[in-house]
Amino acid sequence: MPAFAANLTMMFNEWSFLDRFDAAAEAGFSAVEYLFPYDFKPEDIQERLVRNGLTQALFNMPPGDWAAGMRGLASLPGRFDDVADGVTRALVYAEATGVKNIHLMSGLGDRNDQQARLNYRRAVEHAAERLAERGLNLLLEPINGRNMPGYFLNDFHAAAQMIGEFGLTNVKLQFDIYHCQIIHGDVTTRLRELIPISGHVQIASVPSRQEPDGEELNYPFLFSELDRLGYTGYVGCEYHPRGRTTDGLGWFEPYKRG
Ligand SMILES: O=C(O)C(=O)[C@H](O)CO
Ligand SMILES: [Mg+2]
Repeated sequence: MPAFAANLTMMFNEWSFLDRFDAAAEAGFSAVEYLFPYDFKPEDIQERLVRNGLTQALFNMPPGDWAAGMRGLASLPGRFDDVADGVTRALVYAEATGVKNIHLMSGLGDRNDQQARLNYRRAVEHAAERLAERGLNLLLEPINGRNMPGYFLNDFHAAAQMIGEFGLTNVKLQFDIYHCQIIHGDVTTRLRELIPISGHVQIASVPSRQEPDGEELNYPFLFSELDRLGYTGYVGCEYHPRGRTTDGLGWFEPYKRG
């Protein structure tokens, strides 16, 4: 049975950010993830994790100016020093939270542009080396172009090929099933191919990106498939609740912490 992490950027928005940790634990989650911790003090996040016996499953490196439309810096020209600073900042939060997986967003750009590919490779290699010193994984996530137009890493095959070329044991795929269904479809076959190189899985219904309890994908089947494939990482619930978060947790009943 998969272990689920509540995504506190999207779920439990009825509470302030720090109170979402308490609400997620109360709802039966044993782990949490979110996009960015950087507006909060590391020790305050640590206190919420400890108080609630929660595992921190994942967060992202600083993405640049999100409000201005930046979606990561790794493939961008002239931003290597900012990527390196972001790694330093993320590691402070890794120390406080005990997280084992950190996602490096690629940024917007053309994956066929040679210079962008070189920038990306340099950023990934730098981040991966520094995370490896602490026993952490660096995750790379393909994101669909409808939600994030112009995103550099917008294809699962390309991501898998790059991960193979980088040849770094702590660089892994972040397999967001929602994005995979939108980009490629044939999710089960892709899970069978790519779970061996995946460090984290995320879920949402398609197309609404709401609770994983209907629409295009049969999640109970996919959860069993993850078990059959021997996946032991977390499954991040990266969805927008239709209404109140707790009202939409019927799908989670069989999986919640007792
Ligand atoms: O959008 C997603 O699916 C993510 O997981 C990223 O972390 C941020 O956009
Ligand atoms: Mg995702």
